[in-house]
Amino acid sequence: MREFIFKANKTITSSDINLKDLPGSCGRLDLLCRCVSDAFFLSHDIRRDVVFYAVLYGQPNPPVCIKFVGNELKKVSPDERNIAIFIKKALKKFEELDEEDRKYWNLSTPGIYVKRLGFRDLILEKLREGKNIYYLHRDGEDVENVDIENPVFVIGDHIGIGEDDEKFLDEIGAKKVSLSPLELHANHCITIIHNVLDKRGFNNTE
Ligand SMILES: C[S@@+](CC[C@H](N)C(=O)[O-])C[C@H]1O[C@@H](n2cnc3c(N)ncnc32)[C@H](O)[C@@H]1O
Repeated sequence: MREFIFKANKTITSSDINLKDLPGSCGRLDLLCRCVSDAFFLSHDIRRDVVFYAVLYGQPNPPVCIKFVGNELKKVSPDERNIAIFIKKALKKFEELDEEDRKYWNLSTPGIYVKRLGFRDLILEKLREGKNIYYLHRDGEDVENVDIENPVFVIGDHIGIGEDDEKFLDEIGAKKVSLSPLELHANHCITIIHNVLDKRGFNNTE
């Protein structure tokens, strides 16, 4: 499995999404959609061995976690607008739930689930599942020298993940991994990680 956690610091947490303004009023929802696209889509195929989590911290009702499961996704296509429509549906589903039901994963559309879950609690869940946490950061260890097993890759948005969550990752022993000496876009990091793992022959049984 290849798992990703994307922290979306400003992305809207209501279904009041203006599909004509993903970057502005929706709090960089364009970036989240590009990350989902790059996490799952191959040319004429989909990566079934990927799970992608987006933790949304924008207004009005943070945090909201949306989970995308590759081997269950249906009808999602790679373009940003299409993905934004599925995120809007997930947020609508979330709005319809009471706070008790929000504690559990709720299916929105095939392969897309929504839950009240913050960044740190999600990381702690992954540790309990026996996953290794790799924090993607320009100043980490060169990926070429890092063994990757049972991975969850943590990626920030245009703001990063913030000092407090960086400290938290440090404390829980996350491995800081660099993909380039340059500062990259989050979605490009996903593409590079896939490429590194593809070349290593990393497959969905690992
Ligand atoms: C646009 S960058 C964030 C820039 C932000 N100003 C900061 O200082 O963190 C988005 C995310 O991509 C990842 N990233 C960017 N460049 C990287 C690199 N060279 N190696 C590994 N990850 C990188 C990091 O997770 C980062 O939070």
